[in-house]
Amino acid sequence: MSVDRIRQLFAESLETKAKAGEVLPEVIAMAGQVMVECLLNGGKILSCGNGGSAGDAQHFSSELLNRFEMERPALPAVALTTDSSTLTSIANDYSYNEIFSKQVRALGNSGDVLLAISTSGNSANVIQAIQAAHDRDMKVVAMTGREGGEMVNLYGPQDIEIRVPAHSTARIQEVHLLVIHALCDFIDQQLFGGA
Ligand SMILES: O=C(CO)[C@@H](O)[C@H](O)[C@H](O)[C@H](O)COP(=O)(O)O
Ligand SMILES: [Zn+2]
Repeated sequence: MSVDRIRQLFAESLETKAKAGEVLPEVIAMAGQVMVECLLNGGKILSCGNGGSAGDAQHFSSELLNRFEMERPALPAVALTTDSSTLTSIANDYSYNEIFSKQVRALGNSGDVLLAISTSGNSANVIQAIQAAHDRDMKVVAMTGREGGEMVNLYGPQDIEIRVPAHSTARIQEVHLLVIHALCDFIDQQLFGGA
């Protein structure tokens, strides 16, 4: 890979973040408020996604359970992407499409929030997780990209979609990580008055 190509990747990532920074702050604040209200009411946040988005799901949950940038109590969050025995047995006995939804049905309660991450908006296991979350009277915060995919057809009136204005999975994910940190900062500011 040439140095020029690497410079081009940085330029594209910068451009994507600039475009997202023009259109996403308001919807990120709305999503943050949904999460804050969930946590204030004793709820928890479940997170899921595939591949790089599984990493994002775990990144988010770890920063709630441990901490983001300030000293504060642990906050309840669970990434549904980590328990290989659960994931492999559900995929093996039922379907890969059910690896998240079966966990949502077991762990999710009314008032909890599902953070559903899919750059295409078309991953079947994330779609089924959203449906399971609605069955459990949970709200959904979705992080997507492109045109939002099939997930666009699932959202209820209380759900929030944070859609990155890009088509490259990698560029979308680079903004998703910034969104995750913005959500963590919003939660800390609202619940603990910031640093
Ligand atoms: O991280 C990357 C690409 O940058 C890949 O691992 C990517 O996450 C995988 O192809 C996922 O299966 C894509 O799923 P989704 O984002 O469309 O739901
Ligand atoms: Zn990636």
